[in-house]
Amino acid sequence: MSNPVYLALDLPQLDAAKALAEKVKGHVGGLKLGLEFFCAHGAHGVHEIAHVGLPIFLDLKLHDIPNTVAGAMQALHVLEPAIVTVHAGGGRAMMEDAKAAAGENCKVVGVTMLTSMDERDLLRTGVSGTPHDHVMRLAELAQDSGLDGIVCSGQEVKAVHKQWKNGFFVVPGLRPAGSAVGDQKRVVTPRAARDDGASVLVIGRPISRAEDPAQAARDIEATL
Ligand SMILES: O=c1ccn([C@@H]2O[C@H](COP(=O)(O)O)[C@@H](O)[C@H]2O)c(=O)[nH]1
Repeated sequence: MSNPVYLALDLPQLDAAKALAEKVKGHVGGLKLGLEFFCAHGAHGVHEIAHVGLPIFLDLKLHDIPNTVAGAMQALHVLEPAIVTVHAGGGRAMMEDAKAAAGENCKVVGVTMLTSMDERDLLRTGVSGTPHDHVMRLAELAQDSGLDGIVCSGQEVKAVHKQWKNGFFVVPGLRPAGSAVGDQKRVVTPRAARDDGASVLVIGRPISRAEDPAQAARDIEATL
C-alpha cells in the first residue's frame, strides 16, 4: 500500500518549502500546496515543487459561480495536479462543471466543513445541526454531482465511507497523540483516520514545525 500521507507545505518561502519537501520525500506519499503557497508563488512555485517527484495536491478550495470555477480548473491542467479541492457549498452545478473541466487524471474533491470549525461555529454561519449531519448532507451532494470524493474530518469519515463505498476521502485535522492542536477543532490521530477509511491523510504542522521533520514523518508512517 502506498503512503497515504500528504504533507501540507504551508510555508511562505519557496526555498524553505522545497527544502522541507526534499527532507521528507521518502516518508510521505504526496505534497499539498494550499492558498498560502499558491498566492505567494503561483504556477512557478508549483512547477518547482513538482521537481521533487511526488504527486501534487492543489488545495485551492475553489468557490465561485460554475463558469468561473470551470475556467479555473481548465487553467490548472498545465500543472497536472493529482487532486484539486472545490467547496461543496458551491452547489451542484458548480461541482458538475468543475469535474467536467478537470484534467483527465485529476481527482476533484469537495470540502464539506472545515476541520477548524465545530457545531457552534457552524451555527454562526446560519446552519443548525451537528457537523456530522452537515458533512453527510454535503457528501451526498458531492457524490450526486459526480465528484471523486470529499474533504471531511476524521470524526465523520467512517460514516461517509459507509454511505459512499468507492469515494475518495481526504482527511486533514490530524494530530499524532500529544501534539499541539492549534486552530483545528475536529481532530483525530492519523491512524484512526486511516482505519476509518481515509484515502489521503493531510498533515502539516506536526511535521513541518517538528525539530526534525523527517523523523516526525517517519514516526507518523510507523503508526499507520
Ligand atoms: O477542512 C480542512 C481543509 C483543509 N485543511 C488544510 O489542511 C492542512 C492542515 O494543516 P495542519 O498544520 O496539519 O493543521 C492545512 O493546509 C489546511 O489548509 C484543513 O486543515 N482543514
